[in-house]
Amino acid sequence: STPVSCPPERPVPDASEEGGRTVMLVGDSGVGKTCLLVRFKDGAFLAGSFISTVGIDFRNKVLNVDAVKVKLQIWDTAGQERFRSVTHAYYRDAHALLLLYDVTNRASFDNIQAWLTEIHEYAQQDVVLMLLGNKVDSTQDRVVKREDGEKLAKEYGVPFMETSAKSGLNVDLAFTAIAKELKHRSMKLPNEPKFKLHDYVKKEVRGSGCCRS
Ligand SMILES: Nc1nc2c(ncn2[C@@H]2O[C@H](COP(=O)(O)OP(=O)(O)OP(=O)(O)O)[C@@H](O)[C@H]2O)c(=O)[nH]1
Ligand SMILES: [Mg+2]
Repeated sequence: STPVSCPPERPVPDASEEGGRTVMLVGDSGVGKTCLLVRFKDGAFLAGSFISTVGIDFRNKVLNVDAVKVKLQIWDTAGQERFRSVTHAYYRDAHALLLLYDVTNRASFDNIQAWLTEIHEYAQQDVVLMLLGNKVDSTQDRVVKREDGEKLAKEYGVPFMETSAKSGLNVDLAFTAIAKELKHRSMKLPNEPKFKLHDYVKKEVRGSGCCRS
């Protein structure tokens, strides 16, 4: 019998050639959106005085997700109210949104409800959404408990983790989880197991206690 030759390995499409995936950072002014992006992009913490973002800024980063290059175009929005109309225009182009609050600032957590309403109004229905409680390194100043964040995230069915742009805790994980989800959505390979974003985050997330910042 003639040997059955297996089909030639199909070259895995490179997601970055499709102009990449757009990820937007949103949340109150001062919660740490810019610092989180700088930590992710440059591995550094922007110490020193707080320079509030004006309008919107963006950075590109190519991630290697399971041997596939995923290009993320990350939009860093200004949290200040006065720029809100500027950022509204960008929501519909976002494939994923990272919604941040500051665990040392109760108001930024209480405003998450309003941010979710805005996201519902302006973003795509199937946008990937993740809730992040930032500045978890500031243990003394913490006013929002982790359970509060987990409860709210569960209510809205979104993955949640606490991060620190200062120590780097869970920063790479947040962006990697989003990149994995976006890659799976854009490249449904037939024999690829379904990627479950919630399970992945639950499995990989690090508690603030485990690694000293
Ligand atoms: N301790 C600690 N401080 C942080 C962290 N992330 C940000 N900060 C500080 O919080 C302040 C605000 O950070 P930004 O990243 O500029 O805040 P933002 O969300 O971009 O603010 P807008 O651009 O106005 O929307 C800065 O002074 C940072 O030093 C963190 O993870 N831990
Ligand atoms: Mg900023």
